[in-house]
Amino acid sequence: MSDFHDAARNGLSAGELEAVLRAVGAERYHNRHPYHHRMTSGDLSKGELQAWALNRYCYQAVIPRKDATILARAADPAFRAEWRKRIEDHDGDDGWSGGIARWLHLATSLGLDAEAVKSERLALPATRFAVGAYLSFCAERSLLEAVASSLTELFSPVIINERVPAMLAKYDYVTADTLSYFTRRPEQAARDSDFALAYVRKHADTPERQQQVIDALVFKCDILWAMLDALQHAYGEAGAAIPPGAFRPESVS
Ligand SMILES: O=C(O)c1cc(C(=O)O)c2c(n1)C(=O)C(=O)c1cc(C(=O)O)[nH]c1-2
Repeated sequence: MSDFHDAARNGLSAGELEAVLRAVGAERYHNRHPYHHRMTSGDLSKGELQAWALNRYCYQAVIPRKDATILARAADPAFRAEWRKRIEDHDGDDGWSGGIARWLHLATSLGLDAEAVKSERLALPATRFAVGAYLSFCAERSLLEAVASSLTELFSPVIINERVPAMLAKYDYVTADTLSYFTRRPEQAARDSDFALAYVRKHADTPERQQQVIDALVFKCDILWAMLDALQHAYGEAGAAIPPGAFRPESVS
């Protein structure tokens, strides 16, 4: 395992910086997490899949808010014109015809109640803290760091390609319709991460800024990792560590 905390010490070319960012993803993206491996090997109970969908809804729901935060901080109209597509992808034309609605469909297809999912009241405490930390990071750090924190999307086509075929093969109640959220994501993620990566390559032009973008990507991998850690801890041992007030599979399905 590499330690990325001083990877930019001597300054990097744009190509070297990109290589470090890709190495961060190769080591720390959430497709390395045991909960993901349990999901793709067919080992999760239906309750654990429901808990994943319900908690991950909180992440989906915050994405357009963090992107609006980034938009508000960007002075360049061309940057804003590109970045606002992300909000349109998630909210659609009327709030409920984009990615958030498709994620809700995934959750209800697994047997969850739409209002319970939308209310977020059954989410794990750690999910709330992780999602809140992502929003705060994008509001408080530099625009460059906020853009860099989105670069986990460079790797999301990989996890989607692992997840979707395995879920269809291993869980008889999961259908292509259940997972329709993922149909458009690889193309959207490629467009978004190409833009963000070009921005980072151009604007991370000192060793200090290069280290900031590496740290931002490590932080974002930690957010995604912490969300799966929380699911594993709460639901992994037959639900023995479900926090008070959080989703209990038998009570909502
Ligand atoms: O399925 C996944 O594992 C996954 C991961 C990520 C990611 O890497 O942050 C995103 C998404 N999906 C996703 O659907 C999505 O809309 C998204 C937006 C962002 C972001 O940081 O702006 N990440 C992700």
